[in-house]
Amino acid sequence: MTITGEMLIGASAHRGNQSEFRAVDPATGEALDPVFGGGGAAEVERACALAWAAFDTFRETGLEQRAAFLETVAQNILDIGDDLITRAMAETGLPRARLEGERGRTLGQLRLFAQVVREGSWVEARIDPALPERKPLPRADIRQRHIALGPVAVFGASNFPLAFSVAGGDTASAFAAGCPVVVKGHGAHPGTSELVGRAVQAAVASCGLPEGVFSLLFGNGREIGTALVADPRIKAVGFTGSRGGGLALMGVAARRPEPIPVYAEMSSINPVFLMPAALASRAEALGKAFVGSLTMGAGQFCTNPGILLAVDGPELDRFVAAATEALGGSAASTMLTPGIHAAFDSGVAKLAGSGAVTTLARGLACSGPNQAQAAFFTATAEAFLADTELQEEVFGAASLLIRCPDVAAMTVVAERLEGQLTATLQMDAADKGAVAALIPTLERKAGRILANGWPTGVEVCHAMVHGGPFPATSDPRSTSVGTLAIRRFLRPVCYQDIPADLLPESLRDGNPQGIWRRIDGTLGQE
Ligand SMILES: NC(=O)C1=CN([C@@H]2O[C@H](COP(=O)(O)OP(=O)(O)OC[C@H]3O[C@@H](n4cnc5c(N)ncnc54)[C@H](O)[C@@H]3O)[C@@H](O)[C@H]2O)C=CC1
Ligand SMILES: O=C(O)CCC(=O)C(=O)O
Repeated sequence: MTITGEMLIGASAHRGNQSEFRAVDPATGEALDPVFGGGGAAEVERACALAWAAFDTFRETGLEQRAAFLETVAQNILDIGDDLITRAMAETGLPRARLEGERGRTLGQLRLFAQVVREGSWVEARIDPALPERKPLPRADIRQRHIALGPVAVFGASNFPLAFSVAGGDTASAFAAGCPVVVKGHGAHPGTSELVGRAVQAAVASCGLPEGVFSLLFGNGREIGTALVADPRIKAVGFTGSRGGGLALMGVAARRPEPIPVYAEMSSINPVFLMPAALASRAEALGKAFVGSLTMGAGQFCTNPGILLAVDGPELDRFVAAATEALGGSAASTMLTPGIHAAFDSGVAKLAGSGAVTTLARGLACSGPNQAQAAFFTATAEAFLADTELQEEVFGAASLLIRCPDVAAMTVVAERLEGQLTATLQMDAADKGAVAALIPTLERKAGRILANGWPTGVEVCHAMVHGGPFPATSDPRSTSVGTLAIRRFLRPVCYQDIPADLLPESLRDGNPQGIWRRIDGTLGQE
């Protein structure tokens, strides 16, 4: 498939004339062909008008048709073949195995949402039949279902060019809910975005859907992104990126005459609690495994273990020795963009320059452009509590170990942490009492609590929560990974005494769709 450098607006391809840019191979620093033409207000207007025109039809597509659409998107992406992987490798510096795995996750995500759509419980149909004889007042016939919120603006993430980008989780869950999507493609991987965008565009056409179900725009982030979020026809936003970017878009959404929800996944340092018995029994293994999680993908995961908490002492020294040795031998790796690399270097320099922080280890020296040397630091709990800047996310393979005087101090530090995507417990049976005391704090701080694993690598499933209190996300009530994500793009509508033949299919007597419904409080498939 040829990459043309065009945006995709509904069924057409369109070259923007507001700016020109090319992708950069971060491993070589070379600009890649072709030249992309970025758009502006006119393209936002056209994409949003088409999305709005498609909305009422798309949101009422049958469950089977919408599920088949999601599966067609997945198949079309797979059919691009190796061109997709080689282009993504060139644009991101990520290795083949990682990108092939990510493609599998992306296809699996789309297919899982197809199953969810077919199964239909997301409609959350409720029927409270009329009680005409009730005294002192009769009850009306009251029925409820969820409908799609409206066209959604999705901002592709730089660090997952497939799974969190054009046809990633936000797009899959919005489509599943029945929302048209306008994607603002990330400037770091425009070719990958165009390839995937064309796969989605072809699926829209072959599934007989209105063209405005999908558009892909490129251009100056601030201008086009702001115009998109401000457009009155956009009713929700999905974003993964920096705290600054997420906050800016939240501000735009809140200042609209009609404010809309922004689901932004921003910054998280993902605390790991090394509990005393676990450290005593397996400090060396933990040290090695920690470095594996920290350096995976050059540390460019929002689930990266950026802070460790442990009680100071000889067991912790054993952990530090093992981690220091493993990290000291870790190769420098290419980061996604020169900007992300520069941000990593300046974050590491800031930590290294802090009087309260000691550098424990750095990875092997860099041998090419945009490479990052992993970094491992330590500070005391007292110093950490005195300086809120020490908990700023350094996006990349950098982590700070907090030495606590006792287990109680670990809870005190945990209480001071900002909201997180994850909190990890390395624990043995003898740690259970201390962990039980920590869990209420962790439940308040994080979206996912895990034991004896590492936070990187999120499973796409029904029970997953990839979310958490601010600043991990802008809205702690939802998740961006897993099937619960569909809820973000739905809202309930109640139908009171509406004539039977005007009711939506999901609420009609006899349950023509065969979906799960709650009738007079009882869940069933009646
Ligand atoms: N939490 C996470 O999962 C991730 C965090 N990051 C953080 O973001 C930094 C920069 O990486 P990027 O991926 O480029 O993130 P970014 O937040 O700068 O950009 C993400 C997207 O939002 C748009 N955007 C950014 N600021 C905007 C604004 N003020 N108005 C309208 N649109 C705006 C950009 O054009 C881009 O499409 C990294 O160094 C890292 O700190 C990056 C990737 C993932
Ligand atoms: O760890 C993962 O698999 C997902 C991480 C993530 O969501 C991110 O880095 O944006």
